[in-house]
Amino acid sequence: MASMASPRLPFLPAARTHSAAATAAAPSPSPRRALKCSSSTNDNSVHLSSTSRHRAPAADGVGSAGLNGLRAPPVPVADSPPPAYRDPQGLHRPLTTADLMGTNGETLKVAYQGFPGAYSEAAAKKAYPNCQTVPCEHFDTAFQAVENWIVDRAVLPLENSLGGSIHRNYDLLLRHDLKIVGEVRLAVRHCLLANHGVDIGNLKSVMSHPQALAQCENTLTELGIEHRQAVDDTAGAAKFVAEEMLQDTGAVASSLAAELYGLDILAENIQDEKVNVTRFMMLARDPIIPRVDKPFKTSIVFSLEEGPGQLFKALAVFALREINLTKIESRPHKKRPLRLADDTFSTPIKYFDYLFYVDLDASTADPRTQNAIRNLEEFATFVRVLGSYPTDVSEA
Ligand SMILES: O=C(O)C(=O)C[C@]1(C(=O)O)C=C[C@@H](O)C=C1
Repeated sequence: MASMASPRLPFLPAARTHSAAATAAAPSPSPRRALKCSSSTNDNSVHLSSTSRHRAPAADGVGSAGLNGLRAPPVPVADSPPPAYRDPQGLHRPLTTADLMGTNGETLKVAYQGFPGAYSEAAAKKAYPNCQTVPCEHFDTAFQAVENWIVDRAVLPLENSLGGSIHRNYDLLLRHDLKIVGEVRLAVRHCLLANHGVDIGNLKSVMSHPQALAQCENTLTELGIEHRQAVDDTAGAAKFVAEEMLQDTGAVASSLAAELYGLDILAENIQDEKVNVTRFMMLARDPIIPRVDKPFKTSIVFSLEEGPGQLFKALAVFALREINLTKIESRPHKKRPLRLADDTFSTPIKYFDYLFYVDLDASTADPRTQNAIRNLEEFATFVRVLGSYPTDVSEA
């Protein structure tokens, strides 16, 4: 049932060296540098917890979230109030002009993973025109940046029409307590970039994000480039090729990355299929108010008991109410990876246990969705609503 996607390739040491060279300066992250995770011991890194009101992230989303994803309220701390409409105890405080300024995205700070020129930055700007984009070293850094009030939103990739799902972000959705407040689809048109004077024939190797390499696999082979190097993001690959003045290595990245890092475009539209779309999620600390007067999606995650027909039964709660499903993805239940099967045989059998991520073509403001989720909760071992948000109906 669940969609199958090619796994992300392991990063090569080159990527690590490269990323380490581009750490951020605290306390105010420059949009040209990538934020690093708070777990880093590097003195140059932005220690997210020390620069802002810290709400400790759960050690693991499933375990600490409890049944149905309920969490304990954040612990109140006695420093200046956070720049949002609720105080830490959940009590309302008066709305200020500053609160209103973010509504069109003008003053919003939006985190994305990668360096300037990454597709994720373009997606962040499509989602929140005029926002201030904040590059982050890893997906996890972007989650933490929102949780710790360093930024207002994060825009992160979830799936690509050629490469499949970005599993890491599905897993992080459970580990963190952010809400999906929107989605944005972006047409991804890859270019082959190299330093001035380098021809395609000189290229022995190409560097890029694993998804981008996967999306261009056939074309790169046809161009005679055999070796691939996976790095953290496409723009980072372009930056590295330019900074190191590599003569035998190109980068797969956007035309904007070519412009930003001074590389030549040797070939355009090199993805294996003309239509190449990545779907990104927009993340915030608080959910938006769901509506029924325009197309909405709802993303949920659940786990089930072992046994015949369990998944069928789970999906039936939506089918019986004529709720369309637009996506289903299964991921290993990391907190409970194995479970014992029913004692039918003398030798105990252990099965993998899964979490199912499902997107519904409906809003949680719709009573059908509310009833379906209530019905699911009657027999599922865990259910959490990740967000209910407007469907992106724009051109990709
Ligand atoms: O490396 C980038 O430029 C990204 O924004 C990341 C990413 C991804 O994770 O899928 C985003 C869009 C493309 O599909 C390729 C790479």
